Amino acid sequence: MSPALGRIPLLDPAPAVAHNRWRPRAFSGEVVPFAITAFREGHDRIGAHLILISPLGDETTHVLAELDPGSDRWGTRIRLDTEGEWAFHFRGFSDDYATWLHNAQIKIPARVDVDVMLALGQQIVTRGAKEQGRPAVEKRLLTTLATALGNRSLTPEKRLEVASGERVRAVLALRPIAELSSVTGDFHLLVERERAGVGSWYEFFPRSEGAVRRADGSWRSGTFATAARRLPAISNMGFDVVYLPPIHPIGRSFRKGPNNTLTAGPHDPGSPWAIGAAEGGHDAIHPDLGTVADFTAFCAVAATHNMEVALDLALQASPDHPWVLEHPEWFTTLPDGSIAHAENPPKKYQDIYPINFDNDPEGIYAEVLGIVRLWISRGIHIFRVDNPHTKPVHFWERLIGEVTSEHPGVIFLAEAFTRPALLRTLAQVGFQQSYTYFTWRNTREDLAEFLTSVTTETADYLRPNFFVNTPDILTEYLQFGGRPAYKIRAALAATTAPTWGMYSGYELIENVARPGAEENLDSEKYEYRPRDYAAAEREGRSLVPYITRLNDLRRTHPALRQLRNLTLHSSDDDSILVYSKHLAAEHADSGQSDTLIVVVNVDPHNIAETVVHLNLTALGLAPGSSFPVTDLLTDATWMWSEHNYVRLDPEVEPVHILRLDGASRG
Ligand SMILES: O=P(O)(O)O[C@H]1O[C@H](CO)[C@@H](O[C@H]2O[C@H](CO)[C@@H](O)[C@H](O)[C@H]2O)[C@H](O)[C@H]1O
Repeated sequence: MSPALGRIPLLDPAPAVAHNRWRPRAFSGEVVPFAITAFREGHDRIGAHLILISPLGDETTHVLAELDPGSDRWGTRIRLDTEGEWAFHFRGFSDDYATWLHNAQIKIPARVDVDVMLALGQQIVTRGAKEQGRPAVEKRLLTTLATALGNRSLTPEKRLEVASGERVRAVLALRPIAELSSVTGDFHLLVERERAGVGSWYEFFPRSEGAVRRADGSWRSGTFATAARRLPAISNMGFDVVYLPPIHPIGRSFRKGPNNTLTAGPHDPGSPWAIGAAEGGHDAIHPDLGTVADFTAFCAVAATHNMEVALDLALQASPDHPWVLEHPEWFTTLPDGSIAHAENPPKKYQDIYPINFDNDPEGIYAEVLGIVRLWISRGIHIFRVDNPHTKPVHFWERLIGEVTSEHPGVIFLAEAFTRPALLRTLAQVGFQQSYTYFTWRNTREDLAEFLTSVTTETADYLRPNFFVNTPDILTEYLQFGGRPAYKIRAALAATTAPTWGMYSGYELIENVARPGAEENLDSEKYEYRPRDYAAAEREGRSLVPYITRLNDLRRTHPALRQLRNLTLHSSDDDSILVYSKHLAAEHADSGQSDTLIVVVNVDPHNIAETVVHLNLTALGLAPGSSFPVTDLLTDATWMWSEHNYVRLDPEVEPVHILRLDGASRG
């Protein structure tokens, strides 16, 4: 049974997750919308407040405004900086003064009940002035107002004017005169560190960096030391997180060969996700890459370049993993004594065994917890979790809960390419970030629907990480869209989500797929792949300058580091997607608002020429405004207003990223 309604009904508080089954979450610096549905019978005025208690115990009261006239939905947006658990509740109240003022402003000019209305106002204000707990300065203000309302030497209009003053309204907004009120129960919200929600990720295989092919066809693997030489370039592109596929020993049994073939040659290194060999399992480092000390040194170089290292957590085992011998009960043995390989239909992973989490839940949990703690002790605070959706959800709830209660800054990214309910529940139970369907949303219509969903519907718990490609995902859009497609997808990811990522090779427009597959031909998953980034840049083939510019804009424009501030606008052409990211002045460190309008031609093959229509209110502008804009990719400037002509040639620039430079009433 729900608790009885209070005198002022208060319903559907937000943020909330699954009817308060889990805590909503935000990241430090995030601007969070709070809202409640509040109303009362009849026509009298009400008001609503949000009461916030920070993790440090500081309590603040925030006045809510009705979000749309007549909607009964009241809200505000608050920027939350302090990490930790916040508490909040809502208060709804009869706004006796506002009700009186509203009636008085109708009746007094119409000469109806003039004396009664003024006496009523005097009565309400006098009551307010006597309220316990009201500061003395407010009491004086209200007493003065009561005297003015009863002052017959002033005209009724003059007395009404005094009563409508800004100062009185401001005082009564925060401490209303209210005979009736209701308060909700307490709700909680967890604010995690900024990187849980904001960052630019770069994935690369350390074994490829510095790998050398010998004359006999064998390879000298790249090492942590050679891979570290790549870190300055990654940092110069503006990335914050370097994500490494598994760095553990790789199994030899059923090792895969080039292009996902089932037989490996003597020089094939195998897939890094086939974890475990005689040299060790998830706690060990592949000897070709180096030692624990070499790994630590690699992380130290990353740190000097202001980047964190993220490791893969792939809970599976090659047939050569020590677990297979030591804990055969952790796997499902078939009647013929064999163990079935892993799958993520339709993909088959013949080189690994899946763990059966139901066989020894406590033993497996203890082992995984130990592994995570070990890597944390080696300096890792971000884990990209491989296929979390093939493991029990309550396992993750327990693991992430325990790890983050010991180490609140640890971040888990769910590689949950799965059904929506499972993907969302993984985020609800604690994953700080999630991969999404972004890579497969390419048309204007699909993108609009998808972006609306991730920035509103799921934003109380799911922080999307918009990877533009991965070693497993080279979409048809990228395969056939050429350089424009790569620019479009990078610009979309970098300007819609506060966290985005790319897998190396993207900047070189590596777009040739293995026939019949959605992944690169000669995939790095099964081979060494050293790349000549410098030559590509010299020859003008590289997207590094473009990517660097995108990350640079993300750094200098705080609006791009927010999730829930995206507004879609419209255009007359189906290929043109228009959106804006707006950060109000009160939420910006600089004290100045930050507004970007992004116009994307999502068709990489054709020029689009059309008119775009902006919702000026969402941009914080008055109707009829015109304003200068600067394209931050080309430095072009224009005067814009509600309706604007655009022409985007994908071969030249498929995207405008426009900074709103200031507005004047048109
Ligand atoms: O199943 P997903 O598409 O989400 O992909 C992730 O998990 C896969 C299994 O770990 C992993 O696949 C790669 O490693 C396998 C094991 O070595 C190998 O059999 C596959 O051929 C190879 O693609 C994939 O990379 C990872 O992102």
